[in-house]
Amino acid sequence: MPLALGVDSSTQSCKVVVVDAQTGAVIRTGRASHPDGTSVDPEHWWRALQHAIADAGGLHDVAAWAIGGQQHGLVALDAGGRVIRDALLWNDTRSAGAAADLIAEFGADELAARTGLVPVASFTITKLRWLRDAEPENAARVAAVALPHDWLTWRLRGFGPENPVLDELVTDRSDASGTGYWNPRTGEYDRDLLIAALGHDAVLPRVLDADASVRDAEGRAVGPGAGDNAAAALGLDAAPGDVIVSIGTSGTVSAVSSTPVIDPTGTVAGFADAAGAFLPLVATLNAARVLDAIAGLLAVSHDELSTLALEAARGADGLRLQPYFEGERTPNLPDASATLSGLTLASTTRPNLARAAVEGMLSGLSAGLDALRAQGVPLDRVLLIGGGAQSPAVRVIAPEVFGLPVAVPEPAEYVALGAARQAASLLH
Ligand SMILES: Nc1ncnc2c1ncn2[C@@H]1O[C@H](COP(=O)(O)OP(=O)(O)O)[C@@H](O)[C@H]1O
Ligand SMILES: O=C(CO)[C@@H](O)[C@H](O)COP(=O)(O)O
Repeated sequence: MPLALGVDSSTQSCKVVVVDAQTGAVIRTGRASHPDGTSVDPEHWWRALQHAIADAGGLHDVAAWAIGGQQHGLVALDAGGRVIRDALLWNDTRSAGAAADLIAEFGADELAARTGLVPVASFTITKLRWLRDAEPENAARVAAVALPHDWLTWRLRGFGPENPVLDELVTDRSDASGTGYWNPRTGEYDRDLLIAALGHDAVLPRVLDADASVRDAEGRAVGPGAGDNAAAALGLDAAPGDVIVSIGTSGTVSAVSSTPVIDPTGTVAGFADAAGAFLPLVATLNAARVLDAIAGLLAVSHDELSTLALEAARGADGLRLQPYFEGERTPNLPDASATLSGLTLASTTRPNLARAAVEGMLSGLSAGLDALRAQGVPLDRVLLIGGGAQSPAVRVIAPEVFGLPVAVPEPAEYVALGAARQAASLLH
């Protein structure tokens, strides 16, 4: 029975699944936590990956592996393969001004046409421009630019400061499409944009086709991996009409499309998927952590928060939470903060606050559904995944807010499963 291993190196943690490569049955699992913060030393992810793999019984009997991970984070490497500074994550908004500068220089329409994206602070290109302007000495040292899953793949294959072969960095279409300097229509990097952002050229990971592979130091087959949203689509085997709503640290709304989606308003990101097609996606910065924050405020567990929310009536008697705790990406309001409105003596109850948190968080995702629909993406039903989907209140309230049937697949690590499925396909 050959085994395949898949990884989800996500914002809050690293999850590993080991599956039977023939049947897909999960044989072993492991996990480890990541530190908080929007700027993180990638060494933490590397240690968490090693812990999570050990927790899942190790690699000794594994024949193939692949890594899925949080998208967009900037891992800047020097010529010796050393990480130059803490990685700036997808939810770090310090590069909002750099996004505005790039739009002013090139125009939103041109950037959307060349890359499928209109820059917001999340995308890698804006982090490079921020680095050039805010830390020119660090920018000058950049010899290669990787993303979290690219860098972890490189490390686990046996590369790093001790063996710094930068040309061995590899990635896949889905994660390349989140950089802001890759063209989903041609499948090529747009080096002029990279240079405009960073100030000079650099090594970029080779973009492997979905069925291509490389090897690790022990000769195992290694898949190209994927951004976490594309890996989830693989793990769920989403069909046309399915729209995936993930409630993790980020809230995402995405669907597999056979054609690229180009939205010059920037609401829908025109990503590629991990199987040769496309993955139009809308992302919010405020999702599961909205529930974490309000549960903390009310000093209740997630289960108790859910019970409270279901005690309140639909609409929470007019109490509304606009949950922009971390600023927001869609709509593009990087400096916003959360607001609670509709407070009266009658509406200010614990159940109403719990309900307003769930409804406010889901409303942001509902706007994402509208944006995909406006791009002509067929939406028949929602597949609800991510940590927040474990909340019974979220499951009950989501169909009301979305106006669509909502299916909640059996709780599982769909990103890691998608990566494992990619790895398993290398053995067939
Ligand atoms: N039962 C639950 N109800 C609501 N939120 C939950 C529940 N269980 C976990 N979460 C939240 O889900 C988030 C983790 O989800 P996950 O999809 O793993 O995130 P990420 O992929 O961004 O690391 C955490 O913020 C956690 O508090
Ligand atoms: O920025 C995006 C998608 O564009 C996020 O979806 C990240 O990929 C992080 O995902 P999680 O760790 O929250 O699942």
